[in-house]
Amino acid sequence: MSGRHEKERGVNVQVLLRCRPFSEEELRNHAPEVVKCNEYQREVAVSQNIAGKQFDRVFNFDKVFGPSAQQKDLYKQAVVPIVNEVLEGFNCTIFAYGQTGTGKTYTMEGECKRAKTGSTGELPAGAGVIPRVVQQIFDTLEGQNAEYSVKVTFLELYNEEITDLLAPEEISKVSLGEKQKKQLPLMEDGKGGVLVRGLEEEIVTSASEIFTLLERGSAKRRTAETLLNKQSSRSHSLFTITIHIKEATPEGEELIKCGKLNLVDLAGSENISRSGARDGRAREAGEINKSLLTLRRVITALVKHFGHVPYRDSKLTRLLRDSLGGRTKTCIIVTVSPAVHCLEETLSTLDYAHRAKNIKNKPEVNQKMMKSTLIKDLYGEIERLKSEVYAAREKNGVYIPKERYYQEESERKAMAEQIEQMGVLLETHQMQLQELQDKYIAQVRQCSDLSGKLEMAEKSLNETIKLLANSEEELKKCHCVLKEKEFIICEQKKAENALAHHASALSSDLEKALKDNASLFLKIGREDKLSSDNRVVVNNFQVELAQQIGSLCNLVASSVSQQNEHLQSVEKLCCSFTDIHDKAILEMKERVTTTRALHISHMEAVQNVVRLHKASSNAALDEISTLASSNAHSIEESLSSEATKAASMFDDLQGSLSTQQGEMTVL
Ligand SMILES: Nc1ncnc2c1ncn2[C@@H]1O[C@H](COP(=O)(O)OP(=O)(O)OP(=O)(O)O)[C@@H](O)[C@H]1O
Repeated sequence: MSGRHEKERGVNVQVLLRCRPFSEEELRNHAPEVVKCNEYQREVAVSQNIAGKQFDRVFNFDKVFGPSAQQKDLYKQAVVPIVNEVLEGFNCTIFAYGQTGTGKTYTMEGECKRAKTGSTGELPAGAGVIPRVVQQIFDTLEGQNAEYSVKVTFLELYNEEITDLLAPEEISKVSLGEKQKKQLPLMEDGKGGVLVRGLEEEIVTSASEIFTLLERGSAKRRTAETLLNKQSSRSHSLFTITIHIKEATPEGEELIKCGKLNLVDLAGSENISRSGARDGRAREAGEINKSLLTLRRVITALVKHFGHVPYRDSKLTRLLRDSLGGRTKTCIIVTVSPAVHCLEETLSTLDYAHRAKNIKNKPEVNQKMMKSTLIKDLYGEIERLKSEVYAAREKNGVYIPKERYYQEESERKAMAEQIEQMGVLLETHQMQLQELQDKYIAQVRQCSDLSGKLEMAEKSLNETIKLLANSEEELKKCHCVLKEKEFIICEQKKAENALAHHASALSSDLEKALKDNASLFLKIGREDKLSSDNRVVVNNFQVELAQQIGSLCNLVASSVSQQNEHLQSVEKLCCSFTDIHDKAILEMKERVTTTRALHISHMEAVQNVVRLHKASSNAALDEISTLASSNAHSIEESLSSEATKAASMFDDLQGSLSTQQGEMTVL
């Protein structure tokens, strides 16, 4: 992106994430890993266990460095381009932000304090950003064969007090004798920036010189043992490298290009209880938190485009003002721990860091100065310093008694503070004014909006009046319709009442019918029962009748057989009777014949006797003939009576048989 383009549109603050490896203690305790880095996707996933369920929160950053990332990897990928921009004349800031013990100091300074450059001039693998920056700067400048000057400052911000970490030992001793380090005031530079009054600027000519200074300064930083870090930095540190490079224009004019790099190592962002800080340390943690809280508020205000950004609420944000929303190119290295016990802080850190990605800076390359102007400025500075030294040595300056000097000094300090306060007040007033102006503009806009709305409202009112007249007519029509409907409803009600009456009569009829039905059903039930009883009786009767018919049939059969037997016997009897009769007739005939023969003989005898006994024999003959006729007559009578008896018996039998046959056919 071209510098002009960047200036117009702004450049987002670059945010990198670095997750440190497990410490030996964490490995010993088998601490679970909750942070997973995906360097290629440039995302980091944090696992949370909520109510027994695993949830992953994923954050995206400009670059992500996992636990295995080496110092040189981070440097090459993230810092080399920034240093090149500083050498191009930009102001850049790199700051490390994260919880205590997550590797801010390791990332910024690394482990080169103890292990300096090797014999080949190479840095050790553990060297952090600052020594590598220094190395790159000198390597580049020397490689370019350019004329340059490099100045460094190193300050510490502790409990809202600024101290110089590069101040010469003697001064420090004097100050420590006063039981405190020399505090340096923070002042407005009149160009919209701030400057730390009295901060030593060390001019360095080689990388090794800077390493010595860095080592000296780092040793002075306040560290203490906390639960989370054995050697925890309890202060914020700001290491600044300013580079002036001489350039020649085609016209042969000499220009001075100026670039500045701020390297900030913040104190831990954890809360007091978790840091394990107590008593004095608790206050210290409170102060650290105060400045970090302000930093967070500044980030929020910048991201949400609030009218007021609270830079002035802490010295840290005043120092970093140009790096947050200003003309400096900024890179934040966020450090986190992979362990579960830091989860809460890790999430909070990631939230803020992720938010900080949206801060836009408008980087501007520093204006190149004419060498002659710079030399003039430097001469002026030398002259001022010389006269100060001369006045101090020769006492030919403004010489005043010590007490008065101290009094004036304290008055001056009070006035400086007052000025500072007034500056703050002025700024807040200006802000208030700005807010009021904004409000006024908003009100004017609101007014014009309202008048527009009023016109619209009037128009809509006229339309509404028309609508109202139409509505009234419609209302009248509606009233008529309503009356009609009321009449219909009244009639309907009457009809409904009549229907209800009818319905009640019908319901009583229905009840009666129901009762009748019930009794009918009872009757039907009874009849059913009766018919079933009858059926049973008929069945029984049928059975009995069948039995009786059977028995009758048997009886008939037996009587028929009896009759047959009887007939047979009668037949036999008749036969025997006719036989007897025939025999008797034959006997009678024989008798008659015999009798006749006898009679004849008798007759002959009688005739003889008759002749002999004619007179007497005639009479005896008469008697015998009468006897014979009476005998014949009685035989005929008995035969006819027997025949009649047999015929009547036969008729009786035939009659009884025909009646029985008739009965049987009836059945
Ligand atoms: N990426 C890393 N690789 C190896 N060791 C690391 C890494 N990051 C941190 N450490 C180790 O972790 C410990 C704590 O690191 P460091 O002191 O840098 O943390 P810090 O964030 O600066 O803490 P504080 O805010 O308390 O100063 C150190 O022993 C350091 O060597």
